[in-house]
Amino acid sequence: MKERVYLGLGGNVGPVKENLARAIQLLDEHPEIEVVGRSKWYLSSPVGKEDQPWFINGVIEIYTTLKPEQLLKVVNEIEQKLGRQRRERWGPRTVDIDILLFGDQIINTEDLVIPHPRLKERSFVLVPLRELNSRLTLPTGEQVEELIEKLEFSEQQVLPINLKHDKI
Ligand SMILES: Nc1ncnc2c1ncn2[C@@H]1O[C@H](COP(=O)(O)OP(=O)(O)OP(=O)(O)O)[C@@H](O)[C@H]1O
Ligand SMILES: Nc1nc2c(c(=O)[nH]1)N=C(CO)CN2
Repeated sequence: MKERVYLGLGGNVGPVKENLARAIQLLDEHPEIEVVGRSKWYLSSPVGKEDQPWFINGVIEIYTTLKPEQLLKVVNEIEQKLGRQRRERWGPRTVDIDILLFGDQIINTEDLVIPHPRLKERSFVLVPLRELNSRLTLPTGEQVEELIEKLEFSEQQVLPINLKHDKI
């Protein structure tokens, strides 16, 4: 069965935009993955561990016939290929790819939690998700729009990158 999946992409080390673009290309080249939508890139203030550079984040929408665990393996392989080393939790990274939503599935295994466990508190994920689908509802019934409103007073900054003036 073909499922609609949202993936969160981010990075703050090295040539980030080139690496993120390459990650999308590698995903799209996979025979069981079709990239059908992508958000703008956003500059976002670091969450979790604040003494590190700002991130570039975005979300893509794919169709896939892979099972969730198979997709996780593909995603991890692409991260490795693009030079991600083991590093501290929430610290700097070359390319991070998170499985945010996998159709309407709710998964809670040791290796995989979907919806992504920190999705609801991360503006850098919710804002590009809303850009792709402003009426998006999580399998738990919460609307992305409402979740963004709840974060209104958080310190997180998420700024769309203007491609015309963009020197990043
Ligand atoms: N929905 C998910 N998407 C991606 N990885 C997940 C997911 N749920 C659980 N994981 C597990 O998380 C592990 C890696 O986490 P990772 O090192 O990317 O965490 P992190 O990027 O430091 O933090 P965060 O998960 O908050 O972005 C993966 O090997 C995978 O088994
Ligand atoms: N703004 C922002 N902050 C983060 C990010 C990220 O992608 N963007 N990823 C992290 C890894 O878990 C930790 N903090």
